[in-house]
Amino acid sequence: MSELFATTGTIAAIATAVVPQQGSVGIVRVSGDRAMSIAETLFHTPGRQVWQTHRILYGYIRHPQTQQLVDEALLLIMKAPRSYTREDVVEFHCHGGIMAVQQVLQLCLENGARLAQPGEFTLRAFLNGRLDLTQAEGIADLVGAKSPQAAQTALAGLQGKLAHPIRQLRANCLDILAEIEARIDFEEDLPPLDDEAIISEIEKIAVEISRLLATKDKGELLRTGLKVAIVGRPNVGKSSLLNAWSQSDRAIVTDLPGTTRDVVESQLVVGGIPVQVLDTAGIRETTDQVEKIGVERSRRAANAADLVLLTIDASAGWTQGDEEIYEQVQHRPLILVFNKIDLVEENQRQNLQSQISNLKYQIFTSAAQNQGIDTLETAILEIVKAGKVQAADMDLAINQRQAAALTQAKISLEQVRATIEQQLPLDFWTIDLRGAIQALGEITGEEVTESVLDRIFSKFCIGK
Ligand SMILES: Nc1nc2c(c(=O)[nH]1)N(C=O)[C@@H](CNc1ccc(C(=O)N[C@@H](CCC(=O)O)C(=O)O)cc1)CN2
Ligand SMILES: Nc1nc2c(ncn2[C@@H]2O[C@H](COP(=O)(O)OP(=O)(O)OP(=O)(O)O)[C@@H](O)[C@H]2O)c(=O)[nH]1
Ligand SMILES: [Mg+2]
Repeated sequence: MSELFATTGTIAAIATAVVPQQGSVGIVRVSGDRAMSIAETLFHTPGRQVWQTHRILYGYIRHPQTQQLVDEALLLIMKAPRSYTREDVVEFHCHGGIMAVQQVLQLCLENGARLAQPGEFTLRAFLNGRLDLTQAEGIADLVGAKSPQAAQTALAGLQGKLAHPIRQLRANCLDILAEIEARIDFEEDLPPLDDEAIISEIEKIAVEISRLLATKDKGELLRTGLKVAIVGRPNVGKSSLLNAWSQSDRAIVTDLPGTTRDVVESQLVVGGIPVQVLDTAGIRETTDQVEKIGVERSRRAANAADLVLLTIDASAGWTQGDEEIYEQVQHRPLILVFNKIDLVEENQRQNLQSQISNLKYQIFTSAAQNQGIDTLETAILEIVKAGKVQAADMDLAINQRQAAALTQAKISLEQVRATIEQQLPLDFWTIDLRGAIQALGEITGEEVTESVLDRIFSKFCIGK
């Protein structure tokens, strides 16, 4: 293991959020050989209480030298191996805010623990066999989930719904390998290999791998979500649209063109997909210093977004200004949003839409009257589904790392098949088969390098 992940020693960290004023309870978690002795040094129970595993004790945390009171708290004891890390774990459940937990953490560090690295508790859970890598990744996804559906998918990973099929596929490959190797070692005593049967087994495995690979786009969409930028001329109602959509008054709305100067963000969920919506400054030629910078930021937001909502004032019709912005964003995934439709007669709407007849997604909204938001969401889902989410009807979804390894496994299996068909010696069959076994083992962590572990666990937050 690397320096970063020295697996010995007792580690401590604040396990709850450390945002000031947030959370009514704060937890300091300690794992390792010295966890119990640290608890005994710092924690004092009034009256007789039993220091037993999976018990909560009530008491006081005191400075061991001065006996100064630090907090009134609860202590949770989980003795090895019945804990998250499979080591001795104690948790101080303190009053929330940051002062109590920071002082208690400091006392733990002064009395035998060192500060945990990000993800180090979960790394220990992995190294001690409590979790495999897909489950550890599921935990990181769960903590970072921005929609209930994303959380559900993460939980599926945490429950081993991905680990299970991967292990099965690897076991199948190992069976085939054993058959081949037996023929290499004891050729004369065994009936000859059934090439056809082996090829068909390999094909079955490859089909299952493809099925798992098909969940990658859905996984990406759930994990990272979509970034949607609302752009358009000043005063067309971009900020009003953001407010109507997020049912808030997040962005300032006035009847003055040039109201929004900076990019305003709002986090929404559309059809289970986390969507970050960016309201931007109206794009126009301007000599105003501040507005100029805002307009530049709008352009950048449009280029960085997965999807652009080009908003048009329907009551003003398609103007030269709209045309110029359209030219800048037309290469991006795009929806035209004709806003202020409440100001337009029914029979005028067709004319609006026909201005850019080759664009499929053109919708009408009235941000002022809260109309058309559902049509907008339907269009967004259609666009991302058409391009991305396949009909993979499972609640599990793989990530990029897992997809890369599955793809490698599939390539290796295709090579095995080619080798068999070319009637090459048995030794050649096993080389590529071992490649597939290695790739599948990397997914769950049965075969894994230190750099992969570093990459996975350094993405966790401290205390996880
Ligand atoms: N206070 C607190 N809440 C928490 C956690 C925690 O560590 N502390 N968790 C962590 O992030 C999650 C819960 N996960 C956990 C998973 C396993 C064990 C555990 O002790 N498992 C033992 C004992 C099981 C048993 O008694 O049957 C084991 O599996 O051997 C604890 C928490 C979410 N909530
Ligand atoms: N009638 C009507 N008025 C609207 C609608 N949407 C916005 N408005 C009005 O249009 C004006 C401009 O709205 P904003 O949301 O500030 O427009 P914006 O596109 O964000 O403007 P900038 O930030 O200056 O680029 C305000 O007076 C809104 O009340 C709508 O759907 N119908
Ligand atoms: Mg605005």
